[in-house]
Amino acid sequence: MQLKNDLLLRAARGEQVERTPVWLMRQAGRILPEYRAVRNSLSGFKELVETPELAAEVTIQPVDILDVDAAIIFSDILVVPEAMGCTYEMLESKGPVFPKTIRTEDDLKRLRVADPYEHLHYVLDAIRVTKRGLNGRVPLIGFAGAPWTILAYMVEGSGSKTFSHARGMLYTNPRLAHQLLRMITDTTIAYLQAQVEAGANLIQVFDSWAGILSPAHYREFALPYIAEICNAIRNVPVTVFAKGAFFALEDFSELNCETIGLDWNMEVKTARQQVGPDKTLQGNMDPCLLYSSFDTIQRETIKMLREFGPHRHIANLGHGVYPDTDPEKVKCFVQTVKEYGEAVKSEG
Ligand SMILES: Cc1c2[nH]c(c1CCC(=O)O)Cc1[nH]c(c(CCC(=O)O)c1C)Cc1[nH]c(c(CCC(=O)O)c1C)Cc1[nH]c(c(C)c1CCC(=O)O)C2
Repeated sequence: MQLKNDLLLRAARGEQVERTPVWLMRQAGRILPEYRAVRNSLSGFKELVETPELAAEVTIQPVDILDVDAAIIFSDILVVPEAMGCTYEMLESKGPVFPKTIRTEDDLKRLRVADPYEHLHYVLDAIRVTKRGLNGRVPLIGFAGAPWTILAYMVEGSGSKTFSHARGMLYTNPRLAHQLLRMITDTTIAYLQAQVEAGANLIQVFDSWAGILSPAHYREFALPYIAEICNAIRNVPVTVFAKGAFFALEDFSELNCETIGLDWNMEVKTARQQVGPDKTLQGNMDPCLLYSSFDTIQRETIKMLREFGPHRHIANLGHGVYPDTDPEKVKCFVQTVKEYGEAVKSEG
């Protein structure tokens, strides 16, 4: 189906756009009372993720309410370890927890390379239902975690400040780490290809824990697997968002992807120099800006748009929107991007 608004896809491919497209990482979620209403009627987070009609409903909410230029399928990066045989629980107070971690060769034997059509069909169904509901209004973003970030959760067993067990494995048993990364990568490639087949218009790979690795370890344990994923996705643009990986920007310029996500620790000008002219940049406002006044949000957002310039930019935050953000402030960010584009057009 022809999309009515394909700004995101054109900006990703480096084509001319009337204005900069805008969406927010984690836009579907706790910032919206409408999300909390659906979520609170259920037994938990996983029920929402695993029920396609409800996942589709909360995926579309930000398009209706926040007026963003893209939807991102409501799911989690942790469905991949679960499909491989490593189940997670989402605890209200603590975030994700894996009752059984992967730390030895024997642990690894319990895992499989998952078949998305068998083990992740609920995400594919959610994509199909969402596409029908969106009816071509905006593109739908599919996603997965990058292999290193998924390994980090499987080995550590929960979130962590240091991920010392996961990082430790890279020194104590690099062979096991590579075996696990291999299985995650094979699962992820099949999963993302299935998302595209189900209707995802763009794929984003989240390497949320990139920034805790040394550059040498990032080049050995993270980049080659991301490169494989990029090479395996055909027909839709790919975005790589590696939080804290400013040291790898030059490496990213060689990836077979259209867009690089930036967090707010990166200077836009330097990032552009290092990534070169042939990639779109996405980001990179500090999510905390949205705690400030409407005036400050407008001023800082315009400053960001000027720094990136009108071409090859997708406006976003530098990480997911924080759950205690006022949705009116998010709307202000979105509208400022849109109105700035209109103003520049009428001047030009
Ligand atoms: C690291 C990571 C996870 N999940 C994700 C990442 C990568 C992005 C990032 O770096 O933030 C990705 C993710 N998780 C979720 C989405 C939905 C789509 C969207 O972005 O709008 C996406 C894209 C829903 C979610 N995933 C989670 C929630 C909150 C739980 C709830 O609503 O009950 C949502 C809406 C839970 C989750 N899921 C994860 C954690 C650490 C937590 C707990 C912390 C938290 O609560 O935010 C793992």
